[in-house]
Amino acid sequence: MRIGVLGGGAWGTALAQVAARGDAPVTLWAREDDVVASVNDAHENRLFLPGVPLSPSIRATGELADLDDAEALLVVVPAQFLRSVLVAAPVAGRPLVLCAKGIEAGTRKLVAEVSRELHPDAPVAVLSGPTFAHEVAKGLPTAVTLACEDEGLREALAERLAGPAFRTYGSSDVAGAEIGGAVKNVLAIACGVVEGAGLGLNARAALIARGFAEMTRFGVARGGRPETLAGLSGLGDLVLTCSSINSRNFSLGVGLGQGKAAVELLADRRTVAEGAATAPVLREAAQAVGVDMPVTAAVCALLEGAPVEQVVRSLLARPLREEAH
Ligand SMILES: NC(=O)C1=CN([C@@H]2O[C@H](COP(=O)(O)OP(=O)(O)OC[C@H]3O[C@@H](n4cnc5c(N)ncnc54)[C@H](O)[C@@H]3O)[C@@H](O)[C@H]2O)C=CC1
Ligand SMILES: O=C(CO)COP(=O)(O)O
Repeated sequence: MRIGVLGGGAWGTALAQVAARGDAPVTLWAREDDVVASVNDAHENRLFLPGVPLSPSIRATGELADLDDAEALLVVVPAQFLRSVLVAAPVAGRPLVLCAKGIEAGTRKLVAEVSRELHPDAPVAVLSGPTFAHEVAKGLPTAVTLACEDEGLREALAERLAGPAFRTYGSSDVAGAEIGGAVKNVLAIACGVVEGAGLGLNARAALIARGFAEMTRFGVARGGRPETLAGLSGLGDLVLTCSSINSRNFSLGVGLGQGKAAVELLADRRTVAEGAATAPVLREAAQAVGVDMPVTAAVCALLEGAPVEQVVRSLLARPLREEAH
């Protein structure tokens, strides 16, 4: 199956590398001319994934039309730009493997919902899990959830993308797989705040567990299955990003925890911290389905400029409740 990749950031580049195993030809569409030149000339993405040698069978392009011969497209543009890129891309009923982790502002749509709206004839899959791009691109062991309702396509994609150090676990739960990835980015910001403000490891463990509870409540309300949320794309990714400064979302949280302003931290940032855009949309989406998400609300307050001490105090002062709720 010939693979095309939409999006030449760190993750799109790492996935192009996965798909190019055995020198399989892969076309990588990137928005930046510098990325196209550096991938084609130096076999490296110096802008977004510096220092990792890439397979020469990856050909980068700035022309969406060059993806026309792909049999499946990996869609790896950040969630807030997904719509504009998918409108312009030559999809023509080809399977779309959605790899961004976020919820669209304004519409509150999950990435698969945006994709189905724009291209109702293109089958949808979601690839998600604990996957720092630089580790995947270097061939370090990684496992992901590959969710697709069509069993035949799911197996074909899982086989095509799997490799000796890249395990793909199939699932039919598309909504569950994408919700885990979108929500964990917001929770990773919260864990970064705990680190930046020096609140300790007990607080971080509590946030991971209570954050997972709210991820599950929201995920189930939006049609996901609890076992998917407890798997690689939910809990697995939550644990990864809540425990490493390599996470852009976690590192944004560290800055907030140190008392820096979100606008300052987000200005001049070339790389994406999806959780900052997702947090307010997630708060609205949770309200719309009547789900309580206190950690998400706290992250929104911090992004809006509320002082850390005040946000932590109000989080801890909420009425006591049963853990199972
Ligand atoms: N980097 C990672 O380790 C992983 C990232 N992801 C997800 O993959 C998605 C892409 O992230 P990365 O590749 O890390 O991005 P990145 O931070 O490496 O690069 C930024 C990307 O945003 C694109 N971009 C910026 N402005 C744009 C615009 N106006 N229109 C279209 N594209 C624009 C850039 O072209 C570039 O591809 C995100 O949803 C992220 O959550 C998922 C798993 C791992
Ligand atoms: O999604 C990721 C790892 O699975 C990457 O996390 P960050 O976007 O926070 O760096």
